[in-house]
Amino acid sequence: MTTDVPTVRWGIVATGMISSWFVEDILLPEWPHKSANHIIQAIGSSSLDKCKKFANDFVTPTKPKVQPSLYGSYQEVYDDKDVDCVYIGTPHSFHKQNCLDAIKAGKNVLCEKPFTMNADEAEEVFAAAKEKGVFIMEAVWTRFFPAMQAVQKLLHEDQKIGRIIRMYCDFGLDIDIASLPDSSRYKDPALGAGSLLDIGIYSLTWGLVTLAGAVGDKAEEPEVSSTQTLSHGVDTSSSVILKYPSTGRQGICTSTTDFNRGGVSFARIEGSKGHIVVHGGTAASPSKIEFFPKEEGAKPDVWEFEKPGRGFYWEADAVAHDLKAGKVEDERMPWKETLRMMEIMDGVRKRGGAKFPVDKW
Ligand SMILES: NC(=O)C1=CN([C@@H]2O[C@H](COP(=O)(O)OP(=O)(O)OC[C@H]3O[C@@H](n4cnc5c(N)ncnc54)[C@H](OP(=O)(O)O)[C@@H]3O)[C@@H](O)[C@H]2O)C=CC1
Ligand SMILES: O=C1OC[C@@H](O)[C@H](O)[C@H]1O
Repeated sequence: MTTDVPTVRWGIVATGMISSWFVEDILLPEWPHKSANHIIQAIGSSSLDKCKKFANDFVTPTKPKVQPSLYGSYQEVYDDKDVDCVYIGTPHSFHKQNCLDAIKAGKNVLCEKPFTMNADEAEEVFAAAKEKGVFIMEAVWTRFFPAMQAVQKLLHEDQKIGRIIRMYCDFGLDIDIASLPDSSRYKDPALGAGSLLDIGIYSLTWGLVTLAGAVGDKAEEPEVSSTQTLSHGVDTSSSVILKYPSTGRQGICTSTTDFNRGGVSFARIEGSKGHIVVHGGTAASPSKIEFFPKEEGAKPDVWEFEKPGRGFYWEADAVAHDLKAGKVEDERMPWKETLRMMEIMDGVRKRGGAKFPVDKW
């Protein structure tokens, strides 16, 4: 890598699971197509002790040139003049306020998915970012995987499967919610618990990118129908049907916290000339693509994609390039795409569905 690549000095907000995954990844020395440098400049937590432990566990072992500033609050991260971009890794229901606070301090922001609890909150955050002129993006890391880019190219540029007809995608996790403390973000509706916002968002992401062929303002709005299964006010399964009026393309995007098929194919996209199957540990992290031509006996084309760690560095690299270019939104994950997703999920949650007997957990 040449020396004129961009460098981002990150301020990490919250020290939970996702923050550790993000930090571990962006501190790796190398990854395929690495195009930026990343420094953990500051870490903020509800507790200074948690913050120190996080730094000891995930930053110190990498022997960084810069030692991060450690704070027992999030506000100190927002106020740190050496931080270029704040990464927000709190539960969903805090995203709106965390984003607004970071923006108020003039900070660029990468905020975990789902961006907010609903589209109204997302609008509020984007309006604040627009007024302040700062960059902000929902951290839908899957959109930045080389395998995702390859699927988009095969479908929409190379037209490998011909006329796109339909797709399905599933994300299943087997979570024993009953055994979790009431304060868990998988259990507490106030923290945004539910399969749709947590993992259904990935299935829907595949639906949008494979069926629409464009993102943001350039993408057509799908018609949406859906149902959910709820227990204790938390959706444990969600099924969403997308239909694109101008082409008749259809997608079925499902998610559940009740069943996990394991690391198998999670998506199939069918067309007039064949179909594509996408594989990965989950629908969040695609690692292999197969193209099956329609002709009987024809051999499939197979593409495999390497990644050290988990794959969070590609979204981080994209942010680095956006900041260097002075952009306020990313072209692969523009604000309109987040709003479209939030509006679709608002509709699904409003429609709801069947209730489990309350004694399910
Ligand atoms: N992109 C991806 O693959 C993934 C994304 N996510 C997203 O990241 C977000 C956080 O998820 P995850 O890391 O699993 O969550 P965790 O519960 O592991 O961590 C959340 C952290 O947020 C802070 N926090 C502040 N207030 C609260 C509160 N009332 N209850 C709990 N935590 C609080 C805490 O950090 P502290 O005490 O240090 O302030 C806590 O450690 C979610 O929005 C989720 O959707 C999650 C997993 C994977
Ligand atoms: O985004 C996510 O991907 C991985 C899952 O384990 C997690 O629940 C979810 O938040």
